[in-house]
Amino acid sequence: MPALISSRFLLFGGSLPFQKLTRVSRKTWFHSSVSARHQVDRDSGPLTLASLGIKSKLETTEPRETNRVKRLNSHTEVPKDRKTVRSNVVKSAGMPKKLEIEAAPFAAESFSELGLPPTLIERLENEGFTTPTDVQSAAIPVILKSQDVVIQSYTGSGKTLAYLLPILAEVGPLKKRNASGGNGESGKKTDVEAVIVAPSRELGMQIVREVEKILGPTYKKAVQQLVGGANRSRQEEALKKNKPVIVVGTPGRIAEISASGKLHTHECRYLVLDEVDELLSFNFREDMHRILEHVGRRSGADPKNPLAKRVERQTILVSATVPFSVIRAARSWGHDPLLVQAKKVVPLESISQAGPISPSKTTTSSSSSSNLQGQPAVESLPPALKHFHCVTRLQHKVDTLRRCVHALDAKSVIAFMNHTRQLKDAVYKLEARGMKAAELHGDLGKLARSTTLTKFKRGEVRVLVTNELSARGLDVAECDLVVNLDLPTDSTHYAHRAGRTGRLGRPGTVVSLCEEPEVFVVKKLQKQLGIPIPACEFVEGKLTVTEEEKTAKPLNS
Ligand SMILES: Nc1ncnc2c1ncn2[C@@H]1O[C@H](COP(=O)(O)OP(=O)(O)OP(=O)(O)O)[C@@H](O)[C@H]1O
Repeated sequence: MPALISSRFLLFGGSLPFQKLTRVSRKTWFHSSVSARHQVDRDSGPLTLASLGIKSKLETTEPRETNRVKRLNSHTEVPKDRKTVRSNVVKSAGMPKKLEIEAAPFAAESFSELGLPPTLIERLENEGFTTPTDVQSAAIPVILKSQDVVIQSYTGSGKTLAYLLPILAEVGPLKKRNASGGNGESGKKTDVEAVIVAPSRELGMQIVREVEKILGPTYKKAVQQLVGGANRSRQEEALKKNKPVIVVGTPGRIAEISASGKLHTHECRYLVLDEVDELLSFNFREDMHRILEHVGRRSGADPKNPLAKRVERQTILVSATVPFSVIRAARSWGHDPLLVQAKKVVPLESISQAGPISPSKTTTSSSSSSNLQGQPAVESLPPALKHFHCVTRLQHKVDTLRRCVHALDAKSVIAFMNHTRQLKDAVYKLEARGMKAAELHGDLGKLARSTTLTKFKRGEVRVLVTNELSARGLDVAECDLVVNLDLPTDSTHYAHRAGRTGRLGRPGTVVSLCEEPEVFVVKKLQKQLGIPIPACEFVEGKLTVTEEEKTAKPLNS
């Protein structure tokens, strides 16, 4: 019924101010715990009033005031001098054709414009973060208004802080209501308040370091890592002793500790799935199911259904590549979720399967690749990246890589291969030619993995030879060249691999090495991604473009 009213009310939709859009009237979302199914098919449901921030006169019954609704109502207003943007709700009798209600969020010039508390801004300044990126400008105010979101923007555009900052504004020692500098613990509280899930240990640890950086040395125990491969009892002890407000971990370890009763998440306010399209893959299915069933779900007081549980958490899904499976999941798990990109915020209901946010056209059953029928997704890749391919014989690939590194005078290189067992051989060949190299893959122990990564970040290793493990999220600012020794399996994998270079507007080059019969794959990637990937050669220590390509010019010439 409310949905019906909502769609009818779209008739009265006009230009909405941004604040209206985000002042959401929420309803508690009930699910049966008996069915153990959190999936509610709302794909075809119309846009609701709540998602537009319009309070319907026809909504006579007040929604039950859950804690989350209270929070929504008690939110600090965004400063009045903040620039507002116009919204366009197309007047229509049914579902509007275009529901782009937020055409262009402003690019803020400072974090203080975004409604973050002064203590947090001070910490950001101490760490050298002064200007928000576009995606941060768009996401922070929306998340601060308790909106469920999917954040999509290209690799290296600052998505991590885009979700961390609004969370830190609300929970932990730097939060708004605790701006005097207390430790932010209520005393009684045992539940964590934010759970952040990442698909690899490396990414999990990287996020932990980012949170610690913002919290500063005094408060760094407010975050706890729960990644696999590390000592579990030590993690459990730390949970008990430090009572962290934020935990960051891999699905398996979080689910394991949660199942053992040592991680209390029912009161949790935020659930973040970083690299969500990867987390939706079959491998993580059971663990993700447990996480989604427990984080922020409390036994409800619905007299008609005593076993029902309320979902009170705010769900934040993040990736550079957002296939339609993610859109579907977000609609199921969240309440009127919004898609937040660097330059626009739109209701997810407005995204159709022919939308422009995914790079791949694959239709396999893997959720990470069951994508939208695709328009090119240049938004997944940093705009300044240069892409080339070089045809070479299989046995000459490593030598071509070496010549490529010299030709571009690259200082920090990530070389991707598809099979773990081939990494060692490539490292051996590079080292034999005097190029410092190391392998990184999931079969190595946690210590070996972190030692290698540290050496690479310090510049002690020039070429990191790795597999898909390092394709997602890895943030090494200095990485100036990515080489595909083997072609990636699809454009999604290409985008994440390529995104290891050219982070945050830095220059970067991606070179894919392939054999003659594989050139058609490059052409396909080029088409799907909407970028030129011209052929090149390495002649006399220089990269020379050999294919006529107006947009690409020879480098180093
Ligand atoms: N506002 C900012 N000012 C300066 N540096 C920033 C800012 N925001 C983020 N960064 C830095 O930019 C780098 C890239 O950010 P981040 O890893 O969050 O990108 P991402 O969009 O999540 O990339 P990916 O999709 O590859 O995971 C990090 O080193 C981060 O510390």
